[in-house]
Amino acid sequence: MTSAGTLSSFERRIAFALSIALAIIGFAMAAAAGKGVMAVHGAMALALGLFLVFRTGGALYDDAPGPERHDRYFDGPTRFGIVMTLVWAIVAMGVGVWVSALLYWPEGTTALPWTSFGRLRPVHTTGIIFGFGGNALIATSFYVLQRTARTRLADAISPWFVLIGFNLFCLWAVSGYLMGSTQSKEYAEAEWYADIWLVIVWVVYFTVYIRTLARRHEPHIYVANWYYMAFILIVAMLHIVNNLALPVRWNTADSFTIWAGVQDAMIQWWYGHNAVAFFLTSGFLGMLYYYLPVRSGRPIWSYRLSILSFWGIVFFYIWVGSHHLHYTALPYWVQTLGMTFSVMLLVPSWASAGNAIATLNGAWHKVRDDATLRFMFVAAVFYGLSTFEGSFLAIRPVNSLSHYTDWTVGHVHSGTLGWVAMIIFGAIYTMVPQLSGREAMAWPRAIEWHFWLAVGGTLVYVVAMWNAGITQGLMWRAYDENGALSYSFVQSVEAMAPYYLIRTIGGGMFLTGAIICALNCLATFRSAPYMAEPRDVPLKPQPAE
Ligand code: HEM
Ligand code: HEM
Ligand SMILES: [Cu+2]
Repeated sequence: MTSAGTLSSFERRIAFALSIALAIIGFAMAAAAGKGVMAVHGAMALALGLFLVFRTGGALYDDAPGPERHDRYFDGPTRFGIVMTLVWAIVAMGVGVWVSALLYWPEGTTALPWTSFGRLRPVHTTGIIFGFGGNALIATSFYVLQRTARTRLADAISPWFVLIGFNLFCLWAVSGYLMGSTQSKEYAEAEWYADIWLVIVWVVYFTVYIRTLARRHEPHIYVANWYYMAFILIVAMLHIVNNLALPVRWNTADSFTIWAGVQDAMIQWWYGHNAVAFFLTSGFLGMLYYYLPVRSGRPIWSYRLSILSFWGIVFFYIWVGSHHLHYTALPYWVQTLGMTFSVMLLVPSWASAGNAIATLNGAWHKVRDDATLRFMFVAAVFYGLSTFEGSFLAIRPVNSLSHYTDWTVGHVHSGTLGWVAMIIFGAIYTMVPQLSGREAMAWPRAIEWHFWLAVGGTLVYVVAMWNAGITQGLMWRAYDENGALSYSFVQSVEAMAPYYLIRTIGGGMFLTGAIICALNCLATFRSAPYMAEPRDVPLKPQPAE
């Protein structure tokens, strides 16, 4: 992936030294732990470190000076990030389809502990949010940053460090769950040393972003960068506070969180909800605000509104975590606060969705003809729908019906399939031909297929879960004339069977589309002319109106 030609001799030495350091850290972890999860993770880091030592070591004594390509964007890390996005998409969606099938067909669970639903479910959630979503965010952020700042990334090592380090974190996390280790915090199940590692990776990410911005040749900081920076900065804050923990011993994976009781619950959902806000929304809005105007060839409908909704989203989102804890020991006023801010949040959310859709005004013929642009259009529509649904679910009496039911799961996937995954695919189909020096993807017809499989799969999934959730909610609160519950819990579980089957079919369609996308990208990258120069559509930031 990395060609030594793009690194200066100083950078090659740094890369080599970092690879050795990783191998040593891995060895030390494995040796100190001796056995168990941490030893396996140490061995993984050691293997990766040694692999990188050989990759970077070969280039050390390569006398030919690397071409000084300062006239060109540095896209190697972005290409690698796109490949990792697609790899994680297939693995984590594959596991999603499998755990969905297990809910319909629990007999499919074998006696091997790692095949159980409880271990595989976080492999799906972590693999898909961080592996698929995270790689897409990092890869696109480097791409967008360079083009909107009209400058090259500040150095050549940091972006590689960020991507490789981040993928090591994801690998540590999911392999840990398979071995039965977890911190028991949703979306933050990884062990303490993996959390510390992620902090290091994230600090490097933030610094390379800021250093590159500081070198920009464009006076204005385009709005997409604001959204990406909010993502980087606030995720760091959330991650550190939620994961504060004391290891039981320095050489095992076990730890205790420092928070206790209801404070722990509040910190967890302050984190959990803002993982939705700043991991699954803010960065993806950055993506939307760059790729949608570029692809449609139209400036953002209202640049001013995009900035206003930025501040609205950042300010309102941070308060709403308590809507995950309605009717709990959390003080009533804190629940009410979360509910109120959730409803207010609809305003900036719809401002963003509406701004994106209004941008397409005058380009509807392109939306009709270009499946790539259609991905982005559908993403904006689902962003609007899922935020409307979210604000509605946050209202306490509504939540009394929806909480614990599959309605939540339906809401989650209308956001993640309809919004997050669609905008990622739109961005990928825009970038991959450009990065390959081609006019278009290798198989343009396949994009059309992917589009319909993705839209169809999302609708099937989400409608099945709405039905499932509302059925569950109503069955649990049905009483007979004597005031006794009309249904036992098991009856409500049995009633779910058809919906779980339908959801599995919808998920299968979505996964098939993702596999088609990966093959299409592979074919496009492969058919690229040797040392392709990226074809760039320069994006001029549009001043307000
Ligand atoms: C092939 C497509 C997918 C399938 C079949 C699928 C399936 C599932 C299943 C079966 C669950 C567990 C539900 C339960 O415990 O009752 C789940 C949970 C979850 N999935 Fe997916 N998923 C897919 C795609 C995605 C994507 C693309 C994302 C994010 C970008 C995502 C994020 C999540 C999250 C956050 C949860 C946890 C929801 C909660 O706790 O309420 N999924 N998924
Ligand atoms: C205005 C915006 C939004 C609001 C106010 C909101 C609100 C809510 C509410 C009230 C719940 C249910 C909590 C419960 O009963 O346990 C929820 C769950 C969830 N939402 Fe949203 N939502 C919004 C947007 C989104 C978007 C765009 C996504 C995905 C991209 C998303 C992903 C999730 C996830 C993953 C959960 C499940 C958390 C869990 O229990 O594991 N939300 N949201
Ligand atoms: Cu929430």
